[in-house]
Amino acid sequence: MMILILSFFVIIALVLLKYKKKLFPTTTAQKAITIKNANGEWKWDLLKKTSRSFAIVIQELDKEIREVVCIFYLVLRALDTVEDDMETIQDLGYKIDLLKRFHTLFSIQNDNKDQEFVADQALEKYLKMDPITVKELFDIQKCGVNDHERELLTDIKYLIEDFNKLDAKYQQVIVRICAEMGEGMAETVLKGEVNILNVKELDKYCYYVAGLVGIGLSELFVLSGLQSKSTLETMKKNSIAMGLFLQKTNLIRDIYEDVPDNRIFWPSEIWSKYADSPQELVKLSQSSYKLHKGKSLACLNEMVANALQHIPDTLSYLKVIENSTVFRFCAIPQAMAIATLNEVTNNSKVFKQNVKIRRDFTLRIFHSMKNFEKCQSFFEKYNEKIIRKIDQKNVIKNKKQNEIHVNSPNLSQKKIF
Ligand SMILES: CC(C)=CCC/C(C)=C/CC/C(C)=C/COP(=O)(O)OP(=O)(O)O
Repeated sequence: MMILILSFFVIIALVLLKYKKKLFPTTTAQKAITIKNANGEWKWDLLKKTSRSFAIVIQELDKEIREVVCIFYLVLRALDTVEDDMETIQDLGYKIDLLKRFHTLFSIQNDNKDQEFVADQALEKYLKMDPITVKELFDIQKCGVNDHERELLTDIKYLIEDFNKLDAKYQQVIVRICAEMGEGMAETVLKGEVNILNVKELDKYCYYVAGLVGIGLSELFVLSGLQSKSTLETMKKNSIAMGLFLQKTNLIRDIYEDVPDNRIFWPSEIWSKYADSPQELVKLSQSSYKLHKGKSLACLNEMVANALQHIPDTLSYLKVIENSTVFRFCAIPQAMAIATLNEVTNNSKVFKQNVKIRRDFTLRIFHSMKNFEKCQSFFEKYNEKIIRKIDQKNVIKNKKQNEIHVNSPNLSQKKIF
């Protein structure tokens, strides 16, 4: 009799386990989650909302890697939002901790755990040191990030869910790069206000926030089988230049908003040749005195020349890409960067507004980046244009009225074209 009763309970338990989801349907809140992220649509929506430069090229990628790269982009974008937020997270110690532990939101899955449950747990663990939740944290109106970036953080649960569905080989790369980047960002935050001293420090910062992205992407391309394994080491080496070129272009272009925010990415090693402070540099750029304006322009041109140094390695990277969708994904942002550099060179507007390339020009770039040869001749053309502009202005007077020679980038050292 006892055995019969026991068997009855065991059978009931097994049936309950099997039909758990049907018998106990999801709560309204859980249903809302499922609807909002039906078929993983949320990430594509967020990608379009948060990225001007990468949304199209990611969607155009081969289907083997499209989702992976989209999730990789959003994970790093979310981390970047934690770093960028100047007002909500004012406690430096808390911010450093959040940056360093951000990768723990994404853990490598080797089993079939309930995705929602895992996402919930990860979030709880991530926030354990403070009672306020990410939602409360980023719902505060006066937050230093825009609405879409805030949405990315408040709804990060969907990203965790989608990340959990990825193949473990991809998850490992994403988590490792995210962890390294978080450490690097924490190091910058640790120093308080961003204040880059020299070019070496600038390169180090750019390595953390962009060079690492290139390394991770190269690994993903190889893991997906779209790129041969034999090229991995060269790809990884040159991918750092790819990231640095993009990042430096952005930092040059964004001087108008970074200086008022006290985020000084232009190294003092460079600006101190032309002004006593970055703020003075901005003032000089608005001056009607040719000599004063000239100093700010010479400084800007020196920053551009510094970025151009990465072109040889960038082209070496692009040359060995084997898949056409990967090629376009990599080449289009680089082509947009050199076109932006051409726009900003010797242009004093950079110090007061966002200098962008025109929409029709962006479209032309999208259509023309079909293969390496086309990309190479585009780079050749714009590299020459920029050098010509810099060369015309390469002798200026510094603040002590001595002559300063702004060196044109010595591109002949390495044969690029
Ligand atoms: C190998 C390889 C492909 C290397 C490149 C690595 C890479 C994509 C680095 C990201 C650098 C960067 C400046 C991103 C933000 O650009 P943004 O502000 O212009 O973009 P957004 O419009 O998405 O904000």
